[in-house]
Amino acid sequence: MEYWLALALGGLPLLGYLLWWWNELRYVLPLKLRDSAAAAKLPPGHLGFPLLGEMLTFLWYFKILGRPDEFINAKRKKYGDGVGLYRTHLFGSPSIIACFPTVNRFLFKSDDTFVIDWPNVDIVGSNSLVAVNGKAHARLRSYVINAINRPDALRRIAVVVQPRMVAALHSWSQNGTVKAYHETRKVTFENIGKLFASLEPGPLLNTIDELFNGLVKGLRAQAFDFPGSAYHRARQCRKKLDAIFRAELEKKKYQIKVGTSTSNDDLDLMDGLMQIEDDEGNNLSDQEVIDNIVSLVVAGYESTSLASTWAIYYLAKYPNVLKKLREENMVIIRNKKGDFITSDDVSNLTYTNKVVEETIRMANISAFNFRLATNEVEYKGYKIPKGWKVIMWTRYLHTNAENFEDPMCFNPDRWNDPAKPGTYLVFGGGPRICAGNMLARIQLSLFLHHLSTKYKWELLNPDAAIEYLPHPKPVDGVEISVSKL
Ligand code: HEM
Repeated sequence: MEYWLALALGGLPLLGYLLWWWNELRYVLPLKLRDSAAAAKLPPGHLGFPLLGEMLTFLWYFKILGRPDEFINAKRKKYGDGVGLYRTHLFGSPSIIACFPTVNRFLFKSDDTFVIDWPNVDIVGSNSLVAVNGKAHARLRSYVINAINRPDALRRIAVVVQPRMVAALHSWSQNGTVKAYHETRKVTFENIGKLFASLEPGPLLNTIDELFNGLVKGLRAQAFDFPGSAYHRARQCRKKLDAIFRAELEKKKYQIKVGTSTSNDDLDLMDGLMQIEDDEGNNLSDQEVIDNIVSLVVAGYESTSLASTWAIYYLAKYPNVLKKLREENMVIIRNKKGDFITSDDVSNLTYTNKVVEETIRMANISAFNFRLATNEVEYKGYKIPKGWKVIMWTRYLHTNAENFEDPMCFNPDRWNDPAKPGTYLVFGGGPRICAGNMLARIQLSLFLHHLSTKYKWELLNPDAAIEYLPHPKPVDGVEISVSKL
């Protein structure tokens, strides 16, 4: 008995101590032994327990305390600021966190060394823009940007998305009470269906929506391919989506062949991707078209829905902002004959555009961006080891009072002046900056135009807690009462 007690008192703390240093011994010690004392040092930090690393601490701040930024503040307090780099072990890999503007800009720009590395690339599509690197990325990117992010594409998109927005808002006011997150997802997906493949609301679009929900759940899941696993289900969904989009693609090819294809004004994203040629006159392959449709839905669906949801939330909390927004938008409808505005009108809505930036800054939809270091890199006396993950912690840039005065206050007027360099990376940066950033912005501006000029609304749970994973949103899904003005 005494033996067991002695073992428990002495052995367990020892075991705990060993486990706590396990990852440091495994990943950090070999680098220290390899390099001379004069070499660049690893950023400060601690890699934590085997496999788990610092995941429990991360979840503690993000899920239990609901104060995500304290995760970084605790590191700054413990290890000092340095250049805003910390070592850790998160999401299954030894990693370097970057949380200051200058180093984040450096990382985003160095896309040849810090590459995208999706865990389940077969699900997102290995030919898709979000998955490829280097030359293949530059080639695909010009196709996609032309199809969704250039002024002429935005002009067409503005015409297509407004009828569904107007109809959705009308139905919200008829219901009286809605969950904004649920409803913005519906209208966003209807617009995606129309914009991407000319699909109208109905059973096929509902099926596609369900398939995307299954697919997204498997994107970062462990790649265990057995019935019941998230990864397995995501693979099944992906196969079915491929079949649906391939059929749509064949339909379009047939229409081109027999000369019954749609006019240039009615082109959807699939048409655009099928027809665009590179400098050498080459088209995308069928699989490239499909992979990019799938990945663009993944990139644009949740992000656009969340941006609209947060706009509804903040405008309800800041009536003075809503008042100014409404005044600006009322002026524009007085001069309009029909219901809809154009993308040129949106460019002139200066206050509305500030509301859009402020909403996206505070929403922090994409809190981190992941990369893989393909080489060892030295940055201002610190080394980022080859093979480690790099986590650009952009959320912290946007919520840090050193970058934005009174950062938790929703204040569109802060955009009277541009943000300090490198502090506003909501859409990422460098050669991989969000390919749909203007599309996201214009959709939000158009939505705000129709919402603010015709409706009033109140939050039913103004003190609802915020959940931060997988993306920030109020836990009640922003339940509101809505009525016509
Ligand atoms: C408010 C809404 C949005 C936010 C906050 C957002 C945020 C981001 C961020 C942070 C990145 C960079 C990721 C990285 O560097 O790892 C990104 C990339 C991307 N986004 Fe968005 N996004 C939004 C809407 C959209 C929309 C509507 C689309 C298109 C339908 C889109 C398509 C893409 C694509 C294709 C990329 C990859 C670009 C590349 O690798 O070259 N995004 N987005």
